Amino acid sequence: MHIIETQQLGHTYKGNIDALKNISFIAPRNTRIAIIGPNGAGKSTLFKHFNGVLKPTTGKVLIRGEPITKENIREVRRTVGLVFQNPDDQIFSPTVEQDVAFGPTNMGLDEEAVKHRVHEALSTVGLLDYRTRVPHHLSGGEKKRVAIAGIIAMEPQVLVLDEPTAGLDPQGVRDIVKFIKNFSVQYGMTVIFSTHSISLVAELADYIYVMNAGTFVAEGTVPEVFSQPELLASVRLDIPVLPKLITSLQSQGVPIEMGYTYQEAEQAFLKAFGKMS
Ligand SMILES: Nc1ncnc2c1ncn2[C@@H]1O[C@H](COP(=O)(O)OP(=O)(O)OP(=O)(O)O)[C@@H](O)[C@H]1O
Repeated sequence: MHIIETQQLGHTYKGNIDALKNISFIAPRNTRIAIIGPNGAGKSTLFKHFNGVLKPTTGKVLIRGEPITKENIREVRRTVGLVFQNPDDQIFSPTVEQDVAFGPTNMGLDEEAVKHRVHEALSTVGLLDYRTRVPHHLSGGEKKRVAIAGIIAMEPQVLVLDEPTAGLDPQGVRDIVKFIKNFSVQYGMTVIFSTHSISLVAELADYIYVMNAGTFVAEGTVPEVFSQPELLASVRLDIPVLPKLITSLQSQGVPIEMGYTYQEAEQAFLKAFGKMS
């Protein structure tokens, strides 16, 4: 049984706006899934269905095989943690540590356990020194990190991150990338994320869904999706810069293997230029 599955999911907002049409999505356990698409493709709308923030207009959302109901919504939200695109939608406590403690406290954990979770989560996002600060006075990137900490403190089985690195500085991006990698590998958890940073997708995703105008237009592994530059361009997307450069060199007759991540590309260049066997 898949941890999240949608069957022919459709969502129509007021005003007859069809944001999702016939979406069939599967999230197996222990995978990192990227959802990419241009502005307005429907990514945030889809994410809000994963933990019952929105209700399907048509079709179904199943969490561990069960539809989301009033009775199981609390359990669903413990299983699937959603970090919204805009941290202001999520942060409401007077201090950073109270904000991060809110979820674990609500889950009924004792004070010691809550303290431990808050410490771990704030240290993961590099905000331990911000414990007593007022969240609404933080910068955009700091707020984003508080919002992420608030969800990871609940240790959900599935972490859904809507543009987790938007607005973060380069070290902030590195921290989140490291966290996403560790989170899925160490704890065997599923991470679903959207991003407009295409190089991040190559580094992090086991599987990619490409969305446009409320539907999936392609899906597959990193090589499968990024070997279709025309299709991606037709929906305002691009392939990462490293495979783009390698493709250009190949087309000029340079014998170099394809690489999608920094590490793969580095190996390909070293090999092509005789620095490695
Ligand atoms: N509350 C709402 N009421 C009406 N229309 C909405 C609402 N929220 C989103 N939409 C519309 O639904 C469509 C999908 O929006 P959504 O926010 O899911 O896209 P997205 O892929 O997350 O975009 P972005 O990359 O810009 O964040 C868009 O056309 C948007 O204008």
